[in-house]
Amino acid sequence: MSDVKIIEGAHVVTVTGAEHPGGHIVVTGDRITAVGAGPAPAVEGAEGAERIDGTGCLATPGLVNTHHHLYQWASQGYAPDHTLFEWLTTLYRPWAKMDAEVVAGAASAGLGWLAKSGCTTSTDHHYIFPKGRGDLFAAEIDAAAELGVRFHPCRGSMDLGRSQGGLPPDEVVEDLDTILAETEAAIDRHHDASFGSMLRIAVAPCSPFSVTKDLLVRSAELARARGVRLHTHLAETTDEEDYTREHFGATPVEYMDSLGWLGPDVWLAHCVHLHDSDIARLAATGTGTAHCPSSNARLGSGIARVAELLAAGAPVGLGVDGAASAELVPLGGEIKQAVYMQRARSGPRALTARQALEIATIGGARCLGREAEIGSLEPGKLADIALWDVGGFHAAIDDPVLALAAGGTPPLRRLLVGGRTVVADDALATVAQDEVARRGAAAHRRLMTLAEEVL
Ligand SMILES: Nc1nc2[nH]c(O)nc2c(=O)[nH]1
Repeated sequence: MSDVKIIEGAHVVTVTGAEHPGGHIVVTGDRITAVGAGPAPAVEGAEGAERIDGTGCLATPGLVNTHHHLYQWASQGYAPDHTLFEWLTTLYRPWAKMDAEVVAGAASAGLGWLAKSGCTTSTDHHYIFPKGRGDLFAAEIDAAAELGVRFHPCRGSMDLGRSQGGLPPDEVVEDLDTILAETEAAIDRHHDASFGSMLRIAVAPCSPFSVTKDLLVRSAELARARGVRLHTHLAETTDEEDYTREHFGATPVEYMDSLGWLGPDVWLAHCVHLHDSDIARLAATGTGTAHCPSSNARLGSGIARVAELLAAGAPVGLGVDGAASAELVPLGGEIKQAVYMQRARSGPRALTARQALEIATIGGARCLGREAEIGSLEPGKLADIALWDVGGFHAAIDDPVLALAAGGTPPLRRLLVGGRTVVADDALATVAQDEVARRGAAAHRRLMTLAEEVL
């Protein structure tokens, strides 16, 4: 049987190069082997190839989600009118009751939801590990493998409880030695650095107000010794900046800079409250930002200075953040949210539809250190491709990129991850969609039952 797929007739947006209205993409195995204008050329293996009609479709690279907390699928709708600190202090205790079954169901639903909105690669930041409740990290890794999306789970951590001046209650934090040992074990067990990897681990202490200086320094040493990336939350709210100024006499970015935490191997979630000097440092060091516009709006955190970060040359990717701070947000929809929020802050030329698509694709790939593999449609890259059906209601917009970026998330005719079909005709193809949704609802009910006495 041929392992060739040929997409023809779509408006192909390569992102890093030309756009081809009525163009083609040829996929052989897990790689893109040809991209261009008009019908596909004669290729080896074309006989018996699967031919995918792209008429009325927009073909883009698969979207990259650079920040998430999958377990939060199980706690959506809580603390709905709260600041980040109020929201966290409401939810830390119920989250401390989760077990591997909750994480498995939440991850299955959360990743399925992401795939249905064009996501082919996702990170996750999991930072609460209640003792004796199963292997939570493995549970989400299994969910991603079952669905067939590329996964970058970040082994998160918190070691600064309230009694030591942190925000989280003492019962949800771990001790430093356990964190480092478990993080290293996760790298040993799961990390695959090879080209085309489906699974890479990152080291991810949670945030300046929930981890010690020691943990930040030791985490950076561990990550660099093992050649994996570093991730954390940073500069999300003015409350956080008040905290770092009071405790460390520095802005969040200055604080992390002083600990060796800026660099091309680091990406930071949110970065809403940046000073000009912070932006210059992020750009100079090649530090990435995971921009999560809906979550920042839901929590009233503010609007990130994305246009300025891009102008300075800093890597910026897109993220949905956890579903508890941005309920049921589709990654494709965050493209529109990013455009609209930049424009609400800085006028109609602040961010174009194509710039937002770049953030969602090659920008995310840069944040994850994978720009040689994913994020654009080029021969030799992995065949992670979203084929958006912009021929229905969206067809009233002439520019298909604008239809995606301004018209709301169109249905997916196809989503390929490494050449494998993960979504077909707007439904999950590798797992039963109804079952995945059912698992997500069951995870929610289970967490609420486990957490009854603290909610
Ligand atoms: N949006 C979020 N910000 C956070 N900061 C922190 O320490 N935890 C979180 C989180 O879960 N979501």
